[in-house]
Formats: sequence, structure tokens, C-alpha cells
Amino acid sequence: MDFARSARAEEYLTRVNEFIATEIEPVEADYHRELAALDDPWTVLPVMPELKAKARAAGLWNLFLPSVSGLSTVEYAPLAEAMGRSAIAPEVFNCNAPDTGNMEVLHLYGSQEQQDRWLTPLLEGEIRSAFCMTEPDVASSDATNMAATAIVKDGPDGGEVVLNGRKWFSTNIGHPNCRVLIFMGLTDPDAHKYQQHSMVLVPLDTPGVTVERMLPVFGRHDEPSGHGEVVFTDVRLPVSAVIAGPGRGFEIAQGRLGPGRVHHCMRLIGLAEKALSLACERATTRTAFGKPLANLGGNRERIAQARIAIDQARLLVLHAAWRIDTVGAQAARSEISQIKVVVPNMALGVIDMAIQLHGAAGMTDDFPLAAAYAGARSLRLADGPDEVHLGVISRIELKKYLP
Ligand SMILES: Cc1cc2nc3c(=O)[nH]c(=O)nc-3n(C[C@H](O)[C@H](O)[C@H](O)COP(=O)(O)OP(=O)(O)OC[C@H]3O[C@@H](n4cnc5c(N)ncnc54)[C@H](O)[C@@H]3O)c2cc1C
Repeated sequence: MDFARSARAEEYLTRVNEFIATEIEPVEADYHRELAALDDPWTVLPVMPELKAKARAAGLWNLFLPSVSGLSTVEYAPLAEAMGRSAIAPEVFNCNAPDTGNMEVLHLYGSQEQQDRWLTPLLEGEIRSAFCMTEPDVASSDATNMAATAIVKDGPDGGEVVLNGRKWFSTNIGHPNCRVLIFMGLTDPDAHKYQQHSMVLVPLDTPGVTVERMLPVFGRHDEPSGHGEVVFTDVRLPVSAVIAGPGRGFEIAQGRLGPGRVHHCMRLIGLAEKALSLACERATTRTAFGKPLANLGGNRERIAQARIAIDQARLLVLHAAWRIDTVGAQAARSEISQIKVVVPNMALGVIDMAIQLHGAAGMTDDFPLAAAYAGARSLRLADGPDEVHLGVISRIELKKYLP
């Protein structure tokens, strides 16, 4: 396998890094401060559309989508890593979750009408979207448990689909520009277990859709995107809102949760790098007991271990990306699950070390470490719990030994 960067990837990386250094990093701390000071932080600050327009004009836009960027998964990895160093860069480049996953779904499975109505404005960065699968009342790590319903009823113009149920942790639903969500619901409990569910495109202003509350993650609401609890009460839509037709929810979930989901791991490598660089700066510029922090206790070893852990995890991510590019996401299931276990746990360790070296300051919002810790911890669940991924890896491993 060859992880050397192509000339095209190298060129993009130089430009992305330059854009982040000159346009994003100088304004990022103020962005967070200004947002936190607002009475209503569910607001788009003017600087965000300005940055997006600049990134777009620079051709650094929708790089996550191979058909737009022409980049392979291996080529995209260092770009996502660069974006992951900053909390706002992914959005600036229109490469942020969950919109990227939703765009991939619409790109792969959407009808022409669905693409015109939703994919085009998402690709333009004009609107945002949410993905509503997880439910508070069932163990949602097992997607066959989803109990909210998407019942198809016959009628004129092909009939309608009626949605009922409660979803939560719907990321992005608090964003002022969130206009559409993808709802996963039970359509036919008698069908094969992987053909019971459907995915439905729901305009956020459809009667019967109510965002009941925004959920905190370690006390943070992640404004202006957030994670909402959403109730669906007799939400009626034409059957043309069902993506790829009724009963194909699982098939689409497999597609959605394939290549797009390794982007989180790529970005987390960048976040861990950011934490390590902050730790090194702090350790070399602050003195205790007459020495720089770096020279106290086991701090040099901890920094060395962090460097090793990040480089190991990066290689595993590149390997998974290479497998996706060469054999496809389905055949790379073990490698994808491996990085989903390794990377968030690695990032948590590195960020925790950086927080410790910062002392009490590491727990505040004066540094991006506390938010980074919450984000990395979330990804031990949000991308599927570690245990589920370990189950996938062991199943594939043990299968080799079955008679
Ligand atoms: C910040 C954040 C953002 C999120 N964003 C979204 C979103 O945008 N859209 C969305 O639909 N969902 C989202 N989620 C939800 C996430 O996908 C679910 O939390 C996850 O799938 C687990 O489902 P659950 O919470 O119901 O946990 P459960 O299924 O109840 O599992 C709880 C625990 O049980 C154990 N467990 C489960 N299965 C196994 C197993 N096979 N072996 C051993 N132990 C096991 C694990 O310890 C697991 O953590 C988000 C979550 C977070 C924290």
C-alpha cells in the first residue's frame, strides 16, 4: 500500500492549511467568545458566511465528495485531518457532519426531484440538515430496534407516508439554517429484518414536527448546531419523500455509515494533533519548581507516548481509507470499525494529557481542550458504541475459522 500524497492532494493540503492559518485561526477564538456572549447563541454569526464564501471562491469546497473533488478517500484524509484541528473549519469548507453524510445519501440514493430540492442547496452551503435515527426509548445501537413508524398509505399521486415517534440526539437540528431532516422509521414489521425500515426526507417546517428540547453534552449545547429531541406526530408527506422507496432504510444506512463515517476519525487525528501542539507549547513555556513543565515528572514520556499514539492511529486510518478505495466500504468493514474504536480512545488520551499539562486552565474555555474532550468522548458513542465495533471486528475475525 502507498500512502504517499498525490500531487493533487499535496496541492489541496497546502491551500487548506494556508486558508486555515490566514482566515480561520485568527478569528476562531473571537468567534466562540462572541457566540457564547449572545442571549440567543442559536445564531449564524456574519463571519461564518463570509468565510464560506471565501473558501468557495478559493475552490476549497465540498472536498469530501469524490464526484465533486475527484479525491480518493486516502487523498481526502490529510485534508479532513487539517480541518479537524479547528471546531469551525469543517463547516467553512462545507465538509461538516452530519450534512456530509446526508449529502452522500442524496447523491447516491436520491431521486432527481429530491436532489434538486435538497442536495443542491446543501452542496451550495445554503441550508443545513439533520439525521434522525436514534430514539430515547430503545437501544439504538441496534438499528433493528427503531420503533418510530413511517407507514405508507395508498392514495392519489402514489399515496402518502405518515411518520410518528420520538427521536433524539439529532445533531444540527438547532441550526437556524436547518431545513430538512432524514427520518428513519419502521414501515413493515413483517418484512425481512433488514427491509422493515425506510428513510424519509422531512422539511423541518412540516406540521407535526416539534423540536422539544436541545440536549447538553457534558453541559455544552454545541450552539448553533446542537443536538435535539424531536417528536413526530402524524407527519404527512407524499410518498415521493421516501428515499429510494419504502423498506430500503437499512441499505441506505450501510451506505451512509460507510465512507462518510471515517471522516470523523480523520478529523479526530487533527484534533489530537492540536491538543499535542498545545501541550508542547505549554510544557515548554511555563515553569514550576525551577524547570519548564516538560522537564518535570514523566511529562517528556507522556508527550512521546502521545506522538506515538497519534502516528499509529493515523496509519490505521490511512489503511482503512486505502481499503475503502481499493475493495470498497463493505469489504473494509473490519478496518472501518477498528479505527472507530482506536481513534476516539487515542484522542481522549492525548487531550486528557494536554488538559493535565494546562492545569486548571485546561478545564476552561480559554483553551479548546475541554470542548475537544467532549467531542472525542461523544464519538465513542455517536459513530456507534465501541462495543458494537468490537463485535463487528471479532465476528469477521472468527468467521475465518468457521468450518
Ligand atoms: C454528541 C452525539 C451526537 C449524536 N448525533 C446523532 C445524530 O445526529 N443522529 C442520530 O440518529 N444519532 C445520533 N447520536 C446517537 C448515537 O448514534 C447513539 O447514542 C448510539 O448509536 C448508541 O445508541 P444508544 O444511545 O441508544 O445506546 P444503547 O444502544 O442503549 O447502548 C448503550 C450501551 O450498551 C452497550 N452495548 C450496546 N450494544 C452492545 C454490544 N453489542 N455489546 C456490548 N455492549 C453493548 C454499550 O456500552 C453501549 O454504549 C449522537 C450521540 C451523541 C452522543
